[in-house]
Amino acid sequence: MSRVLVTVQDLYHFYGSRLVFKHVAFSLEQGMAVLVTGENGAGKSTLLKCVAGLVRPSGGQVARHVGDHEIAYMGHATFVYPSMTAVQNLDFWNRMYGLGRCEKDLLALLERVSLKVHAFERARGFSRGMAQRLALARILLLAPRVILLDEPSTGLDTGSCELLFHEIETARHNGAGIMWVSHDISRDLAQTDHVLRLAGRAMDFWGTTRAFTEGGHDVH
Ligand SMILES: Nc1ncnc2c1ncn2[C@@H]1O[C@H](COP(=O)(O)OP(=O)(O)OP(=O)(O)O)[C@@H](O)[C@H]1O
Repeated sequence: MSRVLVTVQDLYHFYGSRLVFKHVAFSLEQGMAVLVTGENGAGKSTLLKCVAGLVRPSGGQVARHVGDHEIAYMGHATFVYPSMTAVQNLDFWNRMYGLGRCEKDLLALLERVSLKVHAFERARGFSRGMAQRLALARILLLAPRVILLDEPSTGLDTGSCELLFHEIETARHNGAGIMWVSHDISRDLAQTDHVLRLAGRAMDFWGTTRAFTEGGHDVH
C-alpha cells in the first residue's frame, strides 16, 4: 500500500471575512501526481501554501507525515538571489540545509535543468525561464518527498516544460508525492493521476484523472 504523506481534512480558509474555500479533504500519497485546478481566485495558491505550512488555515487539519525539510514548495517567487551565480545560489541552499554536496554535484544538478553553461554567471542576468529552472534545481537538490509547485511552467519554453515534466515523473517514480497548480489542464492532465478542483468556494472535484475525464469535466 502507498504511504500517505499528507492528510487534509475539512479544510477551510478565510481572508478577513471572505471565505476562500471550504470542504477540502484529500490524502497525498507516495508516487501521486495531483493537478490542482480552478478559476483565477479560486484559492489554489492558498491551498498549496496551507499544505506547505506557509499559511495557517482558518480551520480543518493538515497533517504532514514527513519532516519539514522533506517538503519543497515553489511559489510565484523563485527565491533566486540575483547577486550570486547559479552555482552559488544552489550552494546557499546546500549549506543552509546542511546537505554537504560538493561543487561537482551542484554542477550535475545544473546540467539536469540545462543551466550548466550558465553555472558561473550571476543570476541577475537570467531570464524568467532560467530563474524558474534554477528554482527547480533547488527543489531537486533537496530530494523532497512532498513537492508543491505553483504554476511551475510559468516562463518556460516547450523544451524546459518537457524537462520539468521529466523531473516531476522521476521524482514521482522515486516515491515523492507531487501537487502542482496549473491552468493548462489539457497539456498537464496526461502527467497526473489525480485532480483536485476548486470552484464555488469549495473543493468540487477530488479523484482520479480518469474519473475526471470520464466524468465529462472541461479539460480546456
Ligand atoms: N494574503 C492575502 N490576503 C487577502 N486576500 C488574499 C491573500 N492572498 C490571496 N487572497 C485572495 O484570496 C483569493 C484566492 O487567492 P489565490 O491566490 O489562492 O487564488 P488562485 O486560485 O491561486 O488564483 P490565480 O489562479 O489567479 O493564481 C483571491 O480572491 C485573492 O485575492
